[in-house]
Amino acid sequence: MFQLIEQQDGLSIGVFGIGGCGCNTLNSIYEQREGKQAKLFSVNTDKVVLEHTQSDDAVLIGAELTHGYGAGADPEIGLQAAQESKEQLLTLINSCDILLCAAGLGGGTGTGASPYVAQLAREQNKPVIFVATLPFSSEGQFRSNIAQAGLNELKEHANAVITLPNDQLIEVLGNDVGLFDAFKHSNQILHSLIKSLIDMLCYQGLINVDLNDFAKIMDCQGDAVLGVGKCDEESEFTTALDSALNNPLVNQVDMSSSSGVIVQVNCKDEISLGSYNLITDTVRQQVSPNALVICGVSKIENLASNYELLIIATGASAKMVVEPHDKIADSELKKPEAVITQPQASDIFDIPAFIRNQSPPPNKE
Ligand SMILES: Nc1nc2c(ncn2[C@@H]2O[C@H](COP(=O)(O)OP(=O)(O)OP(=O)(O)O)[C@@H](O)[C@H]2O)c(=O)[nH]1
Repeated sequence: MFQLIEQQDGLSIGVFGIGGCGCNTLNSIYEQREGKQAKLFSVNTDKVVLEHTQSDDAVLIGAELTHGYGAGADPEIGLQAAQESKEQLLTLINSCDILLCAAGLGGGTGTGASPYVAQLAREQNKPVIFVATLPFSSEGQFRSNIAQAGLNELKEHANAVITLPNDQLIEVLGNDVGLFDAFKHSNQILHSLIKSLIDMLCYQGLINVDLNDFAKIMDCQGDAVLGVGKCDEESEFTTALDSALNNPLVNQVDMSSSSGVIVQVNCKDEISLGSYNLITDTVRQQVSPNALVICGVSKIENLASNYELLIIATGASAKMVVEPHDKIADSELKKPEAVITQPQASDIFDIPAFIRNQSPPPNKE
């Protein structure tokens, strides 16, 4: 259990992007952020990626150990790098009340440094939530094993870990989607999950989910799932609820087993009592009768759609495991190598670091 922080002049939220994937997610958040409700912190062993990441503060971890060249898909190096930079990490952690972190599991930095960041945060009594991707099966069993071990360790330290398996991108977007488009889509989802959490915690609600409520739900042991649904008309709530509850990209836990749920409705204007009851009743029916369900409603005038539903369920048991390697034949996927043989210098930072690091540097003419 973490102790609750007195909320004084509003909540200070730190969004941490750890490793290549985490930094890509920060770029997506930075480009689209409206206010400064959250501070963005990039953390990486890779100096070049860090220099091209838009954030409010950056920490090159393990500069002595890796000389800024990345962790080479070795989580032990990622961990040691984070340990080397403990003081800088603590400075960032102590500057916020709650940490929302994004990382890709399967490489060295995100996998090795994330559990350590979570551990430091918990030691400082800061709630810490992770949104983490799992690698494509086509990236091989080695990365998949690294990711699984990292995930287990992360779950030991973070209050909640929401996973986004990259393989699910194929299910949603189809086999023909380009790799970079798929990553952009996934980063957009990571972004929208984090943004919804920020909105929920920052805006004073008509029915408020505050940090105490949030802490109670996040302390439920087990897997966590988070879904977002959006609509413009109240008549579309059923569809929006369906996308929040059944988004295959995030829906990997058995909702019926979850013991804590937050249902947050953000609206530009007002919501009718009937619609509010429909939403909360539908969610209650999906979870165990003993589950703690906390509902909030906030008015956010600059919301992109008229209504936005955020559902966070915790304390659930896992429904799905990562698909076995041979489920999708490698040949069915676009090979990353084929896409990046000759990257243009201008495109280079669209290429995920974990692929870029495996390819020769681009011509700099
Ligand atoms: N969805 C998504 N996944 C990514 C992205 N970049 C990398 N990944 C995934 O995240 C895993 C880890 O890659 P990175 O985040 O680049 O690796 P890292 O943590 O920086 O580790 P090192 O490069 O070894 O230091 C990869 O195996 C991919 O599955 C991205 O932009 N979006």
